[in-house]
Amino acid sequence: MQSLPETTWVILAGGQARRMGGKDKGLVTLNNKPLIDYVHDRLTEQGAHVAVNANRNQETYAQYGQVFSDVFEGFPGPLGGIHAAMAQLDSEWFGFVPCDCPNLPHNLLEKMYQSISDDTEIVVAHDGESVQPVVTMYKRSVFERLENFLNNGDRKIVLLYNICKTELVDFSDEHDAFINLNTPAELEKFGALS
Ligand SMILES: Nc1nc2c(ncn2[C@@H]2O[C@H](COP(=O)(O)OP(=O)(O)OP(=O)(O)O)[C@@H](O)[C@H]2O)c(=O)[nH]1
Repeated sequence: MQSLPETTWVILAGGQARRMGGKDKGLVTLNNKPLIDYVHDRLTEQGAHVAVNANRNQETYAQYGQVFSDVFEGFPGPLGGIHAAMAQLDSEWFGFVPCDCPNLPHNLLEKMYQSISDDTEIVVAHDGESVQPVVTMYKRSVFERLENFLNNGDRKIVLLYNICKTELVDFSDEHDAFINLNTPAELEKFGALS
């Protein structure tokens, strides 16, 4: 890639957080700070332009960037937020991170951007054991295939990699960076350690 791609980084906060008792996970506090603050800080320290995908509490989320909700109905999972961004925001590339992942790599953007070549359409982090499908970048050109994919009832993100030119980015040296907090117990344990 010759120059940095024009990218909007979206914090995905649109889920139902059933394992967190249905609370709005981005606004749940970790050591007295909303979870989304950790993610927002980690992105902005790397120079990211940030937007937020949320389906409730939009006024509260507005302090972190432009807020937009899903347009695909019925809570289709994280792909709903990815689809919503591409449907509503004007950007050549989109980056996505979940709101419940407070320890993201300090060099996330640099490493993701470095892996982009001319024909790349999706970039996805790999922690050495598995792909992290919600720590990812999508090129605008993927939108139509993504919409067809959702319309066909497909929800498994990794299947999208078969139809889009996808690069995996190796973060195996930063395995703990992708810890995500889904339950009150996980939140409490992580809070006590950090
Ligand atoms: N826009 C949007 N984002 C979603 C949806 N479901 C999950 N996400 C986001 O995708 C990421 C991973 O979500 P999960 O932790 O698997 O789901 P969750 O709804 O947050 O939590 P659970 O209900 O406990 O599974 C989080 O950043 C969620 O906010 C959805 O239907 N729409």
